[in-house]
Amino acid sequence: MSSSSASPSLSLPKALARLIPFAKPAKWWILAGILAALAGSVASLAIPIVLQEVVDGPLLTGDRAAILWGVVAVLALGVAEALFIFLRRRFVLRPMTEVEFTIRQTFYERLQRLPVAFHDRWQSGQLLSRMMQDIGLIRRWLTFGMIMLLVNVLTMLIGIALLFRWHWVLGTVFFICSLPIWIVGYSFEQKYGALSRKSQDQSGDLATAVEESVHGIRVLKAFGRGGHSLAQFREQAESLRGTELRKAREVGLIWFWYDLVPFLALGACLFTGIVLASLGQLTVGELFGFFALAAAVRWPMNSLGFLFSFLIDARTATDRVFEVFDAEITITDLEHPRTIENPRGELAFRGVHFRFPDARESERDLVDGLDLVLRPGETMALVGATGSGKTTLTALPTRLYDVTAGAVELDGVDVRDLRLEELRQRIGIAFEDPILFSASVRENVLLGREDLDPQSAEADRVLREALDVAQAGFAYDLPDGLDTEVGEEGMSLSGGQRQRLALARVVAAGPDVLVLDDPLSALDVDTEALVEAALRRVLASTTALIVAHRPSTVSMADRVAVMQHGRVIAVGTHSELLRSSDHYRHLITSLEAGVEPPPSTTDPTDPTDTTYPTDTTGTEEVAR
Ligand SMILES: Nc1ncnc2c1ncn2[C@@H]1O[C@H](COP(=O)(O)OP(=O)(O)OP(=O)(O)O)[C@@H](O)[C@H]1O
Repeated sequence: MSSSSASPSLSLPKALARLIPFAKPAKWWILAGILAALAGSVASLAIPIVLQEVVDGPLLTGDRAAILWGVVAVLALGVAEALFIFLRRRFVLRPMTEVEFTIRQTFYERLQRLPVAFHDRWQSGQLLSRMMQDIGLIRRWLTFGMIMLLVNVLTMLIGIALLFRWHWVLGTVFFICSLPIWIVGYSFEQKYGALSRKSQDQSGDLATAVEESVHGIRVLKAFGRGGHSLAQFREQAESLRGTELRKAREVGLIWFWYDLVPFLALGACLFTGIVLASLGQLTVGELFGFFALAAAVRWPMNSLGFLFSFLIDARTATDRVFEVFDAEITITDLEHPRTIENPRGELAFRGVHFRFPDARESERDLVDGLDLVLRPGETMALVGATGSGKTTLTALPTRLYDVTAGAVELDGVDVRDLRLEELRQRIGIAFEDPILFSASVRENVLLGREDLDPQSAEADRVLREALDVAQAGFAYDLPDGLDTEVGEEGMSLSGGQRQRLALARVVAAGPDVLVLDDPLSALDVDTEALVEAALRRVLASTTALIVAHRPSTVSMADRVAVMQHGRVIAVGTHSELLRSSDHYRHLITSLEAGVEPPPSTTDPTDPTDTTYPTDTTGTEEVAR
């Protein structure tokens, strides 16, 4: 999802109130921070009162000792203010980093639990910027912005109360003159809110652009498109700069107001004070105290502009983070899941339909009523034209996506009725594009074996066996052997080496059912033959569904399923299908010629297409 993601239409307090559960464990520290900040403000506001008392009292009477005490009191209040500011920071800083840590952890956990369909829609840069930038901003808001806004508003109110104490006219004039602050603040929220959202979204888009170009740096270089990529980046960065400038202009304007209004309010009070003093309604000490008070409340009033913009940025960041928290986790465990008592390894697709959420209404389902049964221990190759939905089908048994109708069953149990943990232990999957993590070979290969201590002898045995099956002996010769870091941050491996480690990973997981999406595509013919020979040992005792793009992969299978138009149109042994299915012959000829079979344009309902089964269940293996 890009910058167009809508923000929930909650009021500002409600939007920010969603942070309360996260901030709750730190509530006493927050309270201590607020009290310390408030105490600091009170200390600074007490100075004008002391000054007023000194001017109206000892200064008039010439009581030197009392004047000295007054000076000491002012100094002590100044020191107390500094101390309270220090304590405020001390109280909240550490607990708030814990709050930030919890929000970030919850965010990461959420990303893990959200279905693949969510990740298909969301750009990684958008998630990254929310995870890092927005959560950091929320922490800064909770640590500083929220407390200072609260305390500075309170300081202003106490200041107004003090003015009323000295003279009600002073208080009233100050109150009326400061009203524009709140009016301007309200209209600022409306305008600045949209800009804040835009800039935070744009910086997410920019992060995506950087991530993509770094990821695809080889392609960009190979095609000499570095300049083009730079121009695109520049355009996006320029657009973000434009938004930031408009934001800065808005902030500049509100700062101007928040500089001007207190100045005018205090000026009006000063004028009123002088008039009142000349009328004898205000003592010189009170006028003097008022000057000092003006200096004390000036910063809290000026800071409101900055704090308001901070408040709105924090709200935007909260909205952006909660858009991920609010996203529905559609693939979950049942409250009372079932379990497979006697695993046999039978995998069945029964009337399975699947369509991607963004598919057009007019489009037929990508998997369109597919029936297929893999008997326990059987190896089934899946062939079909490019784009026919083979990879998508392999994602359904492990519930990376859920079927939109029908069911996938493992040993007669709907996979949706099993606990995800059990399901993913029973069915292992290796993807065509092998992903390795920034970790050692050992950790990568044993990823699915949470039950094993990676340093144990059993783990070592499983690891070595899996590497043997996947013909990944090269791993022993890496600089640190099986402890060599691979993946993005580690040693660069060839496509074939990565693919063999990914294959070793699924073999090491030891599932009852293996789903392999063209697992040998990056291997040379000799290595492929070796892997196949070793893989046969594993396949002898495991049910396997293997997407095949090469005749040699097909040859490993007991039977072959032919997929077309979202259905299995024929199932049988290779030789049986060669005899009975025109479409299979066509596919195999293309595979033997080393070309991807083109997407079939045959209408599935066309009676002249001889490959379409007469039995619409599709499970009737036409040439069993
Ligand atoms: N995440 C997705 N969102 C929307 N459409 C998708 C998504 N993934 C794949 N598709 C579409 O689904 C169709 C089938 O894709 P799939 O990868 O399953 O085909 P395939 O048979 O494995 O192809 P190939 O043999 O080329 O690997 C394609 O048209 C593809 O564009």
